[in-house]
Amino acid sequence: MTGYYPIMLKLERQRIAVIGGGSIAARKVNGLLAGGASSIQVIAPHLCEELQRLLESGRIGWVAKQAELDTLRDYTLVFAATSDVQLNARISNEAMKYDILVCNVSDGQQGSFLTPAVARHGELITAVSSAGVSPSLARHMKQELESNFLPKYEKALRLMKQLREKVLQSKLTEQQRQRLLRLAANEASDVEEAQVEQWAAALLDRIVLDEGEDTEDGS
Ligand SMILES: C[C@@]1(CC(=O)O)c2cc3[nH]c(cc4nc(cc5[nH]c(cc(n2)[C@H]1CCC(=O)O)[C@@](C)(CC(=O)O)[C@@H]5CCC(=O)O)C(CC(=O)O)=C4CCC(=O)O)c(CCC(=O)O)c3CC(=O)O
Ligand SMILES: NC(=O)C1=CN([C@@H]2O[C@H](COP(=O)(O)OP(=O)(O)OC[C@H]3O[C@@H](n4cnc5c(N)ncnc54)[C@H](O)[C@@H]3O)[C@@H](O)[C@H]2O)C=CC1
Repeated sequence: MTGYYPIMLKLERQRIAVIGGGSIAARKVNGLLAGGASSIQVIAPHLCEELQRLLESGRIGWVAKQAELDTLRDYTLVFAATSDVQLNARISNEAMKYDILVCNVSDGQQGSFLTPAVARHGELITAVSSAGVSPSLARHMKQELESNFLPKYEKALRLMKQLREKVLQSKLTEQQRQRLLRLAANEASDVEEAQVEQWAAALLDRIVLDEGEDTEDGS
C-alpha cells in the first residue's frame, strides 16, 4: 500500500492548473478557492456552468484548449481532471517527471497526492482521507465532523488562541507552557468565553501547585 503524508499547503504562491472543465474539476477548483488559491488556470475546451460562473466572476482563468503536456512546467500544482483516463495518466507521468505535484482524479495511485475531504469552521480545518479506498466514506466522515464536532471545537480554538498568546508572553518555562496548554486543550470546549481570564488564572495556579507537590514528593 502507498504511504501518504498530510501537509497544510499555502496556496497563494502556487501556480495551479486544473485540466478538464467538468463537475470534478469544478469541485477541485472550489476546494482550492476555499484554500486561498489566487492563480488557477482551467485548461479545457469547454467549461461546465459552475466553472463558467467562476470565470465570469474573475476567480479563475481559462485556457480554452485541449490539454498540452509541454505547458505543464508553467505550473507548480496540477489536477488531471479530464474524462479521458489515459490522458490523465499521461499528464500525471509528465508532471511527476518534473517534480510537479499532481493529482490524478481517475486513479489516485498514479499521481503524487490525493485530495482529502475537507471541513472548515472558522480557523479550524479538518481533512479526512481514506487514502483512496473509499472517497464516499471520507465525505461522510467530513459531514459528520461538520455537524457534530467542528462547532464545539471552533469555540475551543478561539479560547486556546487567546490563552496561548497570554502564555507565550508569560515567564513560564517551556515545559510549564506545554503542560498548561495541554491541560487547557482538555478543558477548552467546556469553558465559557466570558470566563477566559479566570480560567487562565486557575490553570496557572494549578500548574504551579502541581509543581510544588512534585517537589515535595521529591519527584
Ligand atoms: C483518490 C482520489 C483522487 C482525488 O481526486 O484526489 C479520488 C478518486 C476517485 N474518486 C472516485 C469517486 C468518488 N469520489 C467522490 C468524492 C470525493 N472524492 C474525493 C477524493 C478522492 N477521490 C481522492 C481520494 C481521497 C481519499 O480517499 O481520501 C473527495 C474526498 C475530495 C474532493 O474531490 O474534493 C470527494 C468528497 C469531498 C466532499 O464531498 O467534500 C465520490 C462521492 C460523491 O461524489 O458523492 C465518488 C463516488 C463514490 C465512490 O467511489 O466512493 C473515483 C471513481 C470514479 C469512477 O467511478 O470513475 C476515483 C478514482 C479512483 O478510485 O482512483
Ligand atoms: N476524484 C474524484 O473525486 C472523482 C473522479 N472521477 C473521475 O473524474 C473524471 C471526470 O469526471 P467529470 O468531471 O464528472 O466528467 P465530465 O464529463 O463532466 O468532464 C470532463 C471534462 O474533461 C474535459 N476534457 C476531455 N478531454 C480533454 C482534453 N483532451 N483536454 C482537456 N480537457 C478535456 C471535457 O472538456 C470536460 O470538461 C471521470 O472520468 C472519473 O474518472 C469521477 C468521480 C469522482
